[in-house]
Amino acid sequence: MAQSKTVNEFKKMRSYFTYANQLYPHVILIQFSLSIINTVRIFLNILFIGQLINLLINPSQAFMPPVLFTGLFLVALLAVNITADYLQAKSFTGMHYLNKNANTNLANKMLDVDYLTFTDSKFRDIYSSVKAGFTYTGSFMTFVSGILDGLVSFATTLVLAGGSLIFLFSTKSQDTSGFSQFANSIWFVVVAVILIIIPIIASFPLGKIQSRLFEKFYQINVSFNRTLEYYMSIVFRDPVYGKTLRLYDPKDKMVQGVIKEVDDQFTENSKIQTQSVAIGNLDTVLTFLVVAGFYLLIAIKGLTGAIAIGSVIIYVGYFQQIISSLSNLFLQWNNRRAAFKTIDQYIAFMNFDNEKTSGRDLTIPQEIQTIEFENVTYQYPGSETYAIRDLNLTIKAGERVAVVGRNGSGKTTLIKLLIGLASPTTGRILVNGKDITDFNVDDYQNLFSVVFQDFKLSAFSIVENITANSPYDKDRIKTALELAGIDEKVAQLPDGIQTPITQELSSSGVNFSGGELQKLAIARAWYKNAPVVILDEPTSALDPLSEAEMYEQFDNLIQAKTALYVSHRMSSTQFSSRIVVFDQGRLVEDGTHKTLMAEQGIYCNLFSEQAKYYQK
Ligand SMILES: Nc1ncnc2c1ncn2[C@@H]1O[C@H](COP(=O)(O)OP(=O)(O)OP(=O)(O)O)[C@@H](O)[C@H]1O
Repeated sequence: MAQSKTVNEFKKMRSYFTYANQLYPHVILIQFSLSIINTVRIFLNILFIGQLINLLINPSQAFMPPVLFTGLFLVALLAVNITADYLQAKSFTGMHYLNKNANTNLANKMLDVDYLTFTDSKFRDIYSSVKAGFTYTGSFMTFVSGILDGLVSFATTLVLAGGSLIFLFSTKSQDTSGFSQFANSIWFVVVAVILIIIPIIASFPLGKIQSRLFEKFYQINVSFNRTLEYYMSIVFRDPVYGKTLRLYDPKDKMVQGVIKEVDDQFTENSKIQTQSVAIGNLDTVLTFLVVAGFYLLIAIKGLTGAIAIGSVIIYVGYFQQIISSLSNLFLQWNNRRAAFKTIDQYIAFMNFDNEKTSGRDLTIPQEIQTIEFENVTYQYPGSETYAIRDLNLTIKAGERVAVVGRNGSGKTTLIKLLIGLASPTTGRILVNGKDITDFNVDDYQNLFSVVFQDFKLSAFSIVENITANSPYDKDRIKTALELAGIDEKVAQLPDGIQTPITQELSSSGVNFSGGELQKLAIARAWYKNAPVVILDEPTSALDPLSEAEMYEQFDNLIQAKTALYVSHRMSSTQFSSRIVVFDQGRLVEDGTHKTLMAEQGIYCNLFSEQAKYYQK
């Protein structure tokens, strides 16, 4: 069982090789070569000192003059050092790219998935976990420069030291003292093997405890840091939260919250640290005893004349090398779990099933003739109720449709379904008679210009926000700003359209009011020039005059385009050739202002309520 688990882990490691090589070509080969050459370098140094002493003490039996030996050794060492330095530099670059490319892949995947996957809590959890793993337990870098290095260095050490230890066991001393008898007997080998086995056996439980402590440290700190992150980046930094904080004055509670969190984190980490140091000390004492025992064994071989003094140094050095390489391997191997878990999660994240890539490649129509909802229902994942029920609705090219209804009646959900941010639970949506799931999502979404209720502008310049992915056109930018009624404000700014929005990325940035931001978002939507325009409550922060003006201008400027206006305020309905009314996910009324007023249903109610206030 345990054996097959290890075999599986080695199999898994083979697939990690492939992923690591994709992130930085040949990184595995580079690390293999570096680990081997670094080990060879250590062995060469030990060999040199020992052999030189042998040559100097016993020149008559020298296989070459000490000067020649030193010269040859220095040349060999120079070659090894140059190669090692070259590989070290390559490995350093490799580690940088492993980290950078893995993070870039995560960011690209996050931005590239369809909206439903993007909002899927399972998907987001894996993302957070991988990011935390990258920070706290490492991943490909730990695997390559830690675990792989540990394995290759140990294997190289065994090959280099193993042969010479066998030679040590086979060299016999000539005298007949009790020490010599022991040194020549099988007991010498038995004691040496026991000394090698002791650290191996001890490493298992010690390493396991260390590894558990490490995992505990990781879990505790992920949770602490999440809480601290909430305080630091949301509560203390977000200007919107800043208002609430001042108004409701929970300052003491917040500051105490941070202090408690930092104190608790320190207490928990100190406990782990103390336990970890105790385990480390136990390991050090054990290693010391084992090395001392081996010194004694080699000294016996030396004192009884079986090996030369210089060889004593060589064997002791080699043995120490086996022990330190072994303990490094155990350390790395015991820590592998956390790194492997992060790599597995990275692979799962990168392979997360994404509807967007599932082969929808029908050519997108240049013009839209009809949009049809055919028996569409929609239930949000995890929700018990339907947000949209049995919807049958056809919208024709050029229509201006006002979507009206009380809070939670399904208006925004209708828009999400139409633009492909969500797929119907049952039923179909057709554009020009073709099921929209047959189109490529990116191309399909280019058919729509949308301003959402919760629209976002980035901290880039005004012009970058407005042009977004479209080509720069000075005249269109001017018109867009005029249409949205924000041209005068922008003209007053010293940097004009180059002014960054907010000071998040630049100190010359400007903070706009909620209404001004809405106007910029409307300018961006118009600039995109898509065949269908959707305004989902874009005017809630505008004063009634600006709102009416904006709708009038917008309606004139979009000409023959199809438009959907979602609004609680009835100013949008004035410009709409058709009004559809939603109630609890159902389409309940469909007509013009005149016919719906005559029906005296929900629309008539909503309109009359608002008209009353405006007349007042
Ligand atoms: N992500 C979500 N997960 C679960 N339920 C949701 C989600 N988003 C919306 N809902 C629910 O779906 C229903 C319709 O919501 P929707 O946002 O479409 O309403 P709306 O008419 O746009 O409301 P409002 O006028 O308040 O913006 C509501 O009951 C809402 O609680």
